[in-house]
Amino acid sequence: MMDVSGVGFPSKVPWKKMSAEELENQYCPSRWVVRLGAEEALRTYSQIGIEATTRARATRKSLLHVPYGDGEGEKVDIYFPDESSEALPFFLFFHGGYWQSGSKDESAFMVDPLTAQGVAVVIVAYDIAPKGTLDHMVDQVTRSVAFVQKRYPSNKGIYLCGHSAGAHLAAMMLLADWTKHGVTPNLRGFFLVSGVFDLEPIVYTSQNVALQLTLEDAQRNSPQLKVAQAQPVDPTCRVLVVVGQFDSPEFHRQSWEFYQTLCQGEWKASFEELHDVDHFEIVENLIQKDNVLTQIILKTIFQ
Ligand SMILES: Nc1ccccc1C(=O)C[C@H](N)C(=O)O
Repeated sequence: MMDVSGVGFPSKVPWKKMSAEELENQYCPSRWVVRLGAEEALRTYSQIGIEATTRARATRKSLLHVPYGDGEGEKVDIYFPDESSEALPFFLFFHGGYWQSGSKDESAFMVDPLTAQGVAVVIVAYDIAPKGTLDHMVDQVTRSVAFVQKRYPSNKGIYLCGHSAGAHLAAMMLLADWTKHGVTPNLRGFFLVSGVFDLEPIVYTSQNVALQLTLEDAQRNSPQLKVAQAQPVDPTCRVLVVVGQFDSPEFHRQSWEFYQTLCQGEWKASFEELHDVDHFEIVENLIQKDNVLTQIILKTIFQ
């Protein structure tokens, strides 16, 4: 990963020196799973997500398939703690799957441990590719956040969490212009889990067959290129960038460079590499209350 053509400094854009095959590999998270084969890792992830969702719907008070817009795919599931107050912290989750797979109906991982501690959890659906373009998904996610603020104006903070492609969508909310949505959401924290923040390399991988991103689309939708100039609405809002030990070197670089860029701006950022987890376990483990990331989330919300 070192740029040996120069004077030995690591290259700023190591992926540009990679073969097509290596780039493809770096951006295929399931190939970096050590505990299971790639296909089994994807299957397990989806199975745990479906089980957690079935359990959440059976055991928690919920509002399912609530529209946040007119589009067929513009729905959220809201899961509540036992207390009947609406003055709760709200935790919104944007699922991953390279903007072309996954759904809210298999992504309610963290509902049980968070609602048990008094946090309302909102699992957000958006139109994945090829139905949705990236610009459209960003707009949908923006409207889902505005919707929660409008519906629950007495909330005790809105926390955005995204995984993988969902972390990208959450990070784009650092740049959102809320004026055209008629509301400024009470954003108190971001949890960006194993995300992609510079989309340019994606253009050169097989992920782009469904996405059809041009270089301009990728740049316009890269928070890495824009976040240093953006102003936090609330300078005390926390931004946590998290990556798994077994995520690929490119995923590590994406998270680390995004964190560093946040620090150059006025963001209250922190960075964590979570020990002994891969791209999928990092979220699967959110079903447990004593998991490290669950505890970090709860501490951030209740500090
Ligand atoms: N299903 C996912 C859910 C969440 C995050 C990534 C994926 C992926 O499938 C990524 C890629 N297709 C992979 O094989 O690693």
